[in-house]
Amino acid sequence: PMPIDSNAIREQFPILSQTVGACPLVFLDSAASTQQPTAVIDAVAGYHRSQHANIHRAVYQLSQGATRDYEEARATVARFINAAEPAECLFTRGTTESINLVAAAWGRATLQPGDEIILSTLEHHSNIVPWQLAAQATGARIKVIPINDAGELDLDAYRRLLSSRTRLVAVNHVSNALGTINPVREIIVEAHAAGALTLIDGAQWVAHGRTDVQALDADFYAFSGHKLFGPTGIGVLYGKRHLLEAMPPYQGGGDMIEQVRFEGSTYAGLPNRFEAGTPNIAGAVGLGAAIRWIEAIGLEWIGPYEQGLLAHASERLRAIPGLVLKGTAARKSAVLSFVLTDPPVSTLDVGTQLDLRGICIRTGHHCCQPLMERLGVAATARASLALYNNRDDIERFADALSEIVERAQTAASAVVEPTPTT
Ligand SMILES: Cc1ncc(COP(=O)(O)O)c(CN[C@@H](CS)C(=O)O)c1O
Repeated sequence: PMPIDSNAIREQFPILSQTVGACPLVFLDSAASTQQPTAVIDAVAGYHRSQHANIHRAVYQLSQGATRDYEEARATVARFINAAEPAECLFTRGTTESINLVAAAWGRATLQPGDEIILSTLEHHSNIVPWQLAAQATGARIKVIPINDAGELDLDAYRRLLSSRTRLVAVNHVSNALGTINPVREIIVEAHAAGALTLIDGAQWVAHGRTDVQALDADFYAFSGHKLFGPTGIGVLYGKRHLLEAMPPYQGGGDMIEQVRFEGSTYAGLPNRFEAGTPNIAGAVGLGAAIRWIEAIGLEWIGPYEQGLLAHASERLRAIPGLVLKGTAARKSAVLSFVLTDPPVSTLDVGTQLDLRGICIRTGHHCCQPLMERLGVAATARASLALYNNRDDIERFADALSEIVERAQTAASAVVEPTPTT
């Protein structure tokens, strides 16, 4: 693999060459969803064009071929995250469904009153609400790891939260709102020492650094295809075989059974037990193509390239008066969350003004309302970078922000103080 040639890469993303009005598109919202390269678009189109049939069910060659495509995608996923075997990689709709599957199938079958689940303040709602639902259904309790003002987990507090009642520790690998990269290996080791299992929400990591679930010794690991340059509607739940085999089915239906009788049914083994109904075959094919595309570039180059862009963007934004960066962890992915405070400009206005210049960022709570509350803000503006961004994107973004601030300062100074009435 070679260092990132972002121009050669950008040419593989047709969507990036469009203009918004007269402005070239500057896409800085990859944490919400990444764009897809032609390799993925063509793989999915090719599947629809000449390979589609339902899988696992027919003897005819077209169906056998589609089944092979689907299972080859699973094997590609297993290799990408270094799972012990493809059957430990379940296809889901995305990170949200992956986490809900564990909360429903493992959580509701295992958790007892008084058991404890440890989450963190950084979590996305999809790694909070499923656990609240499981806790309500079982009498388990949720504990929360606090963060410092930089947006880093307080590991001493985490160690104090661990106890013999801890059944699961569920945290994200990277914060989508702040970019904080969490020490998940250390978190897992300490959870196991306390006798707890671990689920890692890897949605914001898998496209930015190597994932090795066996080296991490994660019990469950979840991610989405559409944050990995793949299609929406396809994601992965990795789980250790012995844990998945001990879990009851998540959904009932075709393919997840061995034998169905009205007197009772028996269920299929892994992975089919957790893949009821016709799956998103094209999505899996697209995810497999996305992983092969990333591997051809070399994940080991992507992180350093993005870190270079992050350093330049951070330097530019820090020079903008009144801009306050939120999330200043020592280890961060290429995410810049900020607010404009002096003069105040709402994040909605920032997003709207940037859109008028063709620049796409996300504004709001980023499905992390507890984190926003902890930070003392209702929302942030967030720019998130990927390997198809370049320095020109950063310059355009920072110049536009400076312009927005200058205009707000002019407007603020133009406000006429009411003359005091005598
Ligand atoms: C850490 C983390 N965990 C779970 C999810 C949910 O992924 P789904 O593919 O929607 O199921 C996301 C998706 N975060 C998007 C949409 S809110 C963002 O703009 O940050 C995430 O970042």
